[in-house]
Amino acid sequence: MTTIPLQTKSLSKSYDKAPPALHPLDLCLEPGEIFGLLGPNGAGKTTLISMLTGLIDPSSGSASIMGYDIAEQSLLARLNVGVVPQELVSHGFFSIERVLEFHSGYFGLTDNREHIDYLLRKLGLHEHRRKLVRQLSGGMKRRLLIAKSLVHRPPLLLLDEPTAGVDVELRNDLWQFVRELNRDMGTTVLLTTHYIQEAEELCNRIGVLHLGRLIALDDTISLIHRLTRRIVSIKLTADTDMSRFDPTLVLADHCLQISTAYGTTVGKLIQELDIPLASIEDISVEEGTLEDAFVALIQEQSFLKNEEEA
Ligand SMILES: Nc1ncnc2c1ncn2[C@@H]1O[C@H](COP(=O)(O)OP(=O)(O)OP(=O)(O)O)[C@@H](O)[C@H]1O
Repeated sequence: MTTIPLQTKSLSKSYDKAPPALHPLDLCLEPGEIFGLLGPNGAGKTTLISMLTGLIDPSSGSASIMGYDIAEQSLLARLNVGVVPQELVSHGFFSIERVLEFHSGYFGLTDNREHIDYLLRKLGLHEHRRKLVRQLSGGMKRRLLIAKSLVHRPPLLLLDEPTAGVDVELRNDLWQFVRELNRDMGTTVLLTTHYIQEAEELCNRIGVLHLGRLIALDDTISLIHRLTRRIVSIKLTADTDMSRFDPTLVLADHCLQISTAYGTTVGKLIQELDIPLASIEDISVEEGTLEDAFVALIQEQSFLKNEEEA
């Protein structure tokens, strides 16, 4: 039987009299997946991660990590998860190497040299390993946070906006490393990010939180196909009589632009519009993105809220 890396059952969090930061959430990660948790500022992403890692207590519900209940078997749960928090590290007066040795000791790993070296090399920190943390740039501190989260080889990795404020090169490096971990070690990953294009490239499944509620949960591609449309642009020869087309499809310069569902092929469209092949100069197809789907979802929520209030 495979162990579920992460499962929450009606997990919620409320602060005082404010609306819940997280409404009861049921979520189950599949072994070996890279799951993206998206949501606007204040949606509840960090609240969820903070509960899973024992930083804050849930108001209700339960959660398990690799089958271990986060409240009743908290030590075992923590041994199985690595977490990269949003904020940067302190430990200013220690070297990178020492921080990783201390952190290994925290998990009872007294001889973790080989794995620490592996992480230092993979994250481009090896040549800097004797530098004090306070001498590091923001980007290097981010790398150190990731190395710290992985000293104990956790099967589940939680990344809370690991690339916030990080330059493009480091962002690419970090995602490349996450892909490798996932592929080579089978590490299951849950990440939050505001870089939606990166989530589209990296994640096989997406959950969207909005005002503490999970408003979408689907395979990345299904979400895009459900919430966006393809735009097909057809450039026709100058002698084509454009008056026979629906005027809403006609753009200037003998161009047609058609918004279609994903099931409709370009061939079928050309047939339906009865366009002779000889009249076609060029065709381009623009697929929807996860960002388009995300914007559509949030707009849908605002519309529903306005309807409710009206
Ligand atoms: N200690 C706290 N006391 C009261 N409210 C809090 C506290 N921490 C978070 N909140 C509230 O909980 C809600 C969810 O916040 P959270 O930090 O989880 O959002 P987020 O999705 O991680 O946002 P961001 O993308 O900005 O990091 C927000 O309304 C926030 O103001």
